[in-house]
Amino acid sequence: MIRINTLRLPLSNLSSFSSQSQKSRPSYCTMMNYTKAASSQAFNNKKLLLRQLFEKESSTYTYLLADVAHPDKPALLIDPVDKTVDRDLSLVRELGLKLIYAINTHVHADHVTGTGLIKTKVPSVKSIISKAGKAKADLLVEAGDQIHFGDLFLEVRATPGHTPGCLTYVTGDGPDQPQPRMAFTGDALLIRGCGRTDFQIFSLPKETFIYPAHDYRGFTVSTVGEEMQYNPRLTKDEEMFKSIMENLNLPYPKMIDIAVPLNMVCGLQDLPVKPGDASSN
Ligand SMILES: N[C@@H](CCC(=O)N[C@@H](CSS)C(=O)NCC(=O)O)C(=O)O
Ligand SMILES: [Fe+2]
Repeated sequence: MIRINTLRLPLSNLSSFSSQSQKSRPSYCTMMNYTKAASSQAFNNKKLLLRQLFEKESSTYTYLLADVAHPDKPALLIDPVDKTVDRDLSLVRELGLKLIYAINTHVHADHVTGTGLIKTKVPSVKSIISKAGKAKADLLVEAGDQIHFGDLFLEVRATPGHTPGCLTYVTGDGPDQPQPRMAFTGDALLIRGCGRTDFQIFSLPKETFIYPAHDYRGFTVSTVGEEMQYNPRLTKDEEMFKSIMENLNLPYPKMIDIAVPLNMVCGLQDLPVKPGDASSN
């Protein structure tokens, strides 16, 4: 069981999340929270800093989140790419944040994760990935876990389908957490598309923002409601969905033979072993 800043919650019914707290919350915006992606949406939270970063070769989004109301400004990165680690760490420094977690939504096939490289540059950072993915990381999480940074947290949802260990990280539900909620969906749900998806993300409130790991057409953010209505794959019945997914005709990912073995070990071939350190990376 993960205990470092992480609290296990038994969630037997993943569809039981309520949007109760949203109804009683005032609506206000702050420039502190301005991001390209969120600028056209209501974004009523004073604590969360969110930046959506892009790696163009693999069309991957990396997300930087921080609790900027907390004195330490603790931060985390979701799906960092090895090629853009220096850019991401510069931004963390410029914003005066303390990076504590480097997180993957799944074992990527199209790029090498930056989590291992980040740990060589900022050794206090802990890497996180799904227990079900069978990859190495400092902390292995599963559905119901919470990843805390300052007074904010991400809830872990299992969204297998694209890979067996795919996770979606959802901002916490509660009076002090950002509203509407945001779901960082990895490749399980893309905007108007999907990797190889399940349907658990759609049990979230319709106004929940969707932040995927990739976009191939220039979209940056969507909502659960929009995808339920307009996603051309997930609005079909099961037979049609299967037929669409079997006929995508996507090329074999260029990086897959390099990326997958490396991503099983945080993106590093030979991890530096520190004395007294058992196996973590
Ligand atoms: N051409 C790219 C790989 C593109 C690809 O296969 N994307 C994956 C997500 S990355 S594992 C996917 O599921 N795409 C769904 C879609 O509809 O595009 C490469 O060679 O790397
Ligand atoms: Fe993927």
